[in-house]
Amino acid sequence: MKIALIGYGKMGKAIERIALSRGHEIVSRIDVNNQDEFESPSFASADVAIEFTTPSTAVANYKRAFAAGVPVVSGSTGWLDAMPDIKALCDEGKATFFWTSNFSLGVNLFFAVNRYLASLMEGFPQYHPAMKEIHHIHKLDHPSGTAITLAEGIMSCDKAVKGWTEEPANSADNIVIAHERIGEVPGTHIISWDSPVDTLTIMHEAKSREGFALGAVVAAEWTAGKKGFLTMDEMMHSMIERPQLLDIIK
Ligand SMILES: NC(=O)C1=CN([C@@H]2O[C@H](COP(=O)(O)OP(=O)(O)OC[C@H]3O[C@@H](n4cnc5c(N)ncnc54)[C@H](OP(=O)(O)O)[C@@H]3O)[C@@H](O)[C@H]2O)C=CC1
Ligand SMILES: O=C(O)C1=N[C@H](C(=O)O)C[C@H](O)C1
Repeated sequence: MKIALIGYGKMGKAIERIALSRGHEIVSRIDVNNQDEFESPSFASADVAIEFTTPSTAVANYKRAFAAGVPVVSGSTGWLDAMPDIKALCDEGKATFFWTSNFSLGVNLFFAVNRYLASLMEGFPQYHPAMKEIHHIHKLDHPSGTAITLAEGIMSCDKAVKGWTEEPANSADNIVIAHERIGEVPGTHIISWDSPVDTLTIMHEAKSREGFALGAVVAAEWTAGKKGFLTMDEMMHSMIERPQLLDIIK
């Protein structure tokens, strides 16, 4: 498969290594200094572009890739206010787009565990949830995209939790998300349900960026040839329904 990389930072480089090891060809690499490449024949020849840049640049990158007719798989976070516009472009048949706040298999299992625990807790109002995410000092956004997805999962399963906030004073009906930035931590998410007598805690701790990068390449392989607005849940379900596809995530 021909892959274009938009963003050649920590994730772009990790994705390149894994894509090459899986037999793919990198036909284009776009960074801050070669933006003309979006209009090049090599970029247009890509089966899919994998985009990992910044909160302030991601949406413009998507639109330039769509204009070139190239489907986009992206993990950039911190731009979600624009999601309705991007979805509308896909629904109008003008774009193909796959985004998730976290491409790692472990985090997607953690999303399911989180929703299951929240649905149990709906029956036990003495427990109140709180979240902490810890990342490296270079991260531009907070809370992490993964923390927002986890909070949305809790809100969808426990109707007593009305929203999320970063303000500890607003904790009554909300889940408070705290963030810490420490060294080169790849990504840790901790959810605690606290009652007057005890605390239940679940945690996911990434050991490196390999899981994110592998998930992004697998998503690109799954996206090639498809159309429209594609989701991680859809990909995970199609793999569970066809277990032979799970072999590719090993
Ligand atoms: N969904 C997931 O599973 C994951 C998501 N992420 C998210 O991915 C994003 C990138 O993470 P990471 O790779 O660690 O960050 P980096 O800062 O290491 O890389 C981002 C790269 O994008 C480049 N860039 C900036 N603007 C543009 C532009 N307009 N066009 C092309 N390239 C540009 C930067 O260049 P320069 O440095 O010169 O400015 C940099 O090389 C973040 O939003 C992060 O939250 C990260 C890991 C996993
Ligand atoms: O910036 C990062 O590094 C990460 N960002 C994603 C997020 O915001 O959730 C995913 C992962 O935790 C790493």
